[in-house]
Amino acid sequence: MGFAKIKAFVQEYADTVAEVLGLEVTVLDQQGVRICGTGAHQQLIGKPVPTGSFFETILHTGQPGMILETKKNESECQKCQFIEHCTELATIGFPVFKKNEIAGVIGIVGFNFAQKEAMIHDADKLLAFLSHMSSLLEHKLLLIDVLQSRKQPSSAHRDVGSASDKDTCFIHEEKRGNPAGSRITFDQMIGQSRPFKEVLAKANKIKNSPSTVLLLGESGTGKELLAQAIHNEGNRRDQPFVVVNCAAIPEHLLESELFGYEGGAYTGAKREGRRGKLEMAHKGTIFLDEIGDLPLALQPKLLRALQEKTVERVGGNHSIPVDIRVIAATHRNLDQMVGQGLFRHDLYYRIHVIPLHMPTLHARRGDISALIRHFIHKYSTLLGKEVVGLDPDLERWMHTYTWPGNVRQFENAVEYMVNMTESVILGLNDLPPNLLHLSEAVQQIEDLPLGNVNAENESRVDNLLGEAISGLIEQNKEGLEQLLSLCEKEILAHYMQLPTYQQDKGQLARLLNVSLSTLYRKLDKFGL
Ligand SMILES: Nc1ncnc2c1ncn2[C@@H]1O[C@H](COP(=O)(O)OP(=O)(O)OP(=O)(O)O)[C@@H](O)[C@H]1O
Repeated sequence: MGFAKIKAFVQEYADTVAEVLGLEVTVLDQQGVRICGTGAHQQLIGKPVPTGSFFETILHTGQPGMILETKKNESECQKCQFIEHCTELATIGFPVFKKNEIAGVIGIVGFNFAQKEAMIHDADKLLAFLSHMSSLLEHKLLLIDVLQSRKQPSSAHRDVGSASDKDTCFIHEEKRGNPAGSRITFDQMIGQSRPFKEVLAKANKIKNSPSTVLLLGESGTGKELLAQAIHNEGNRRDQPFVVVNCAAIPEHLLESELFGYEGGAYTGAKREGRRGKLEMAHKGTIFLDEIGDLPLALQPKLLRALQEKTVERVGGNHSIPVDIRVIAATHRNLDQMVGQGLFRHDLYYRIHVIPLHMPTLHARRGDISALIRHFIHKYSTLLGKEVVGLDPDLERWMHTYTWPGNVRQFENAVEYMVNMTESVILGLNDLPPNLLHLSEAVQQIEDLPLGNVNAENESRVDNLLGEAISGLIEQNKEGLEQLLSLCEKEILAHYMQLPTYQQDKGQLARLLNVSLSTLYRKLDKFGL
């Protein structure tokens, strides 16, 4: 798969990384043969990893993973032939892909207690770091292929064009995608970060339980996806999964939507009546999305249905037994709503049995690389485009942006870029205009050819600033004060990237026409 040709580069890279991290680094090829290694692994270069080892599993599954506790207790280690002689105390491994195929594994290993402690402490950061290293190796492998095919003009090759000489991160075909129509499972939910895996582990524990689950978390964090996965993984998987969005249905229709109605219950009703969503979910799962938006007037009726496991249709006078599992979700603070009298406390306690908190995208930055790959693949396949990756500037930007709309906003941004790009590699220029930060806009304005002031450039400057300001307005939640503060932060962040001003704050204070103490105060305020 080409690792043989970049052996020297990989070893040098591993040595540097190992020195900086104070941990050992190793890389295996597709056959599980050690291509490079630092520390104790140096002597094992050229040899295959033991049968049944953790890294061999990663080669087979294509899933990253970590073992941070005493290895002999870990089930992953039980299969390993080398278990009795192993001196590794902690291991994190990440697959290396070449387009859609596994090309190897890159791993970080700790052999002493200090290294193990450091790995436990920084596990998520190390996983994110390995994901970058994996992208870099993939890039190198692809680059070797491109260069080789250029040497042999007769062989067909894909032109990666101007991006090929830049340090570009390519994607591989996502192995765990969610093909249209397929039933989402835990395995198809993208993410290996600790907070995300903790939620999945809890969800896995309760997948067969009849108890009510309450999914909490900001909008766009994947609550509905998780609800579907719990249902599909649980023992009700062959029964219906019925969704009711309590915020999307007008209040006067919600009652009949949930409970159904008897024939002739009201003008316009069907003669034979209709089952409600709770009845439709019989033997399966009802997903009550945005439960915090359920009108107060309907709350006692839902509580009764949940407690008595029966529903009474609108206009009806008898109870219909239902066997349903309830998963509810909300982005609202239900606790606070109960305190304010906006949500009934009895219903709250009835649904707050197994709360699961979905982390924000900001809290699971380690998953960003995997999500980028997943969505680029999803949309390039869907749109029939040949987008293969993104450049390092955009990748860095995607990691630092705060993503107030979480995975939904992230996914929409990638979808926009794949639609709009004319290149095979996405770059900062492809970002949706409303996401362009002021600092990037300033950078792009500075990159415009100086001394070439013409109408085209002027209108480009106007557009860039306009787009940047709309982006800031979109983030603004608290009015002009916060908006101005965001602008101030962006401007300072821009100047603080420049070495001249990093080294000479006095010069920056003069440029911005503020006192040095004001500048320091503001830098401190924004954590710059
Ligand atoms: N872990 C994930 N892996 C892949 N896609 C994800 C993941 N989490 C969320 N998504 C995608 O992000 C989008 C938003 O997810 P979802 O609708 O489940 O969020 P939500 O929390 O229910 O949002 P809301 O509260 O606004 O209803 C969907 O397109 C979903 O497929």
